[in-house]
Amino acid sequence: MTSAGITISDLTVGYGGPPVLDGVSLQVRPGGTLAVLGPSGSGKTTLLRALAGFVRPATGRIEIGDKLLTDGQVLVAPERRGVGYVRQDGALFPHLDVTGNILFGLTRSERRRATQVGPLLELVGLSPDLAKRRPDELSGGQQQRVALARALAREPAVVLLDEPFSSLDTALRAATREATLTALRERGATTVLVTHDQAEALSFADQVAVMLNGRFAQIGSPEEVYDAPVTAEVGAFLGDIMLLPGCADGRIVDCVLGKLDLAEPSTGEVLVMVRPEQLTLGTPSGLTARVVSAAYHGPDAMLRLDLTDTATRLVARVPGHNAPHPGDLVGIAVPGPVRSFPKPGLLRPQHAADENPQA
Ligand SMILES: Nc1ncnc2c1ncn2[C@@H]1O[C@H](COP(=O)(O)OP(=O)(O)OP(=O)(O)O)[C@@H](O)[C@H]1O
Repeated sequence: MTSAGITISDLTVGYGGPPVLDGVSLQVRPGGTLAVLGPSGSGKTTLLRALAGFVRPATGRIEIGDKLLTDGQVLVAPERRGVGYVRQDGALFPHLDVTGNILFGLTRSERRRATQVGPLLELVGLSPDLAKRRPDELSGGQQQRVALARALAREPAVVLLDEPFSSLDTALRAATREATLTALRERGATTVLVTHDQAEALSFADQVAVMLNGRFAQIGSPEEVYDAPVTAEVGAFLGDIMLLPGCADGRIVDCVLGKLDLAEPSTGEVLVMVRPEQLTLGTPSGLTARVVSAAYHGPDAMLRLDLTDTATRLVARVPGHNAPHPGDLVGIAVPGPVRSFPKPGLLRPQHAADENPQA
């Protein structure tokens, strides 16, 4: 199978009312993995449906490799797009065994290519012994992997995954995700994964697109969108943040946590973004805070702290081992550079920062 990239230009899609996708553009390199992350109703599934050919865009172009799939005139049928689609529920046929499900709907020549169901099962991390089982004799994770094997049987250049792991429990989810990624990489398939799960998007993909209200707020590497979000809203969507008022002068910002280094220079009144893991705790000296509460999660713990001087509420993520306890007094430092956003017109802080009275 040859890899093919995806190019989407100025795509607008609606269902009769206002546009659900509003002029979105995107490029995925051949063999690349893109995760589309966004709140419920932001248009993620609609993007996949437009790529698969299940909805007719109002305007815009979609190309896979050098093949034009849609523009004002052209609309290539779903089965002629070279696109595999794996839905959240796997959607296996209950009356067919694993082999029947994988071979269902293939043309005669596709069927000839895919008669080796065993290797396809192995590719997605399943034993070929499962070939004769029916879906109700498989675990949820196994069903998802069969759905992936079915999508791969056509040797599609592009695979679309619509929250395929969300119904699985944590351990199964990680294992299925890993097996899926390995299988897709082995096939060189260009992949678009839709997910609600920030950690999943950051770990799965080499590019993350954050979709808010039918538009991409930011597209970048996992590190870019997490460490250098373009807005506080994107920053908060990717993980907990605190937003602290500050005054910037070039590469330094003065805020309740002292004078901190800025990753990008700025001037005047800003809101400083600090993620809970950016706070370093030590023995009390200099800037001190009292632990108000501690939520232990095993590998790490989330602490709520009040700065002793200003009673500013902070949130820190620290290693779970030997984490401080409520009532403890700790020293606080912020060693790394931080990001800031211009103060006017800023969005309300969310998640952890919701509890920050200073933000
Ligand atoms: N067939 C349809 N007819 C009319 N409106 C629709 C249809 N499908 C989706 N919508 C609307 O389009 C918007 C975007 O839906 P979409 O399913 O693309 O969002 P999403 O980001 O995938 O959401 P979720 O994460 O909840 O699955 C929603 O407001 C939804 O109600």
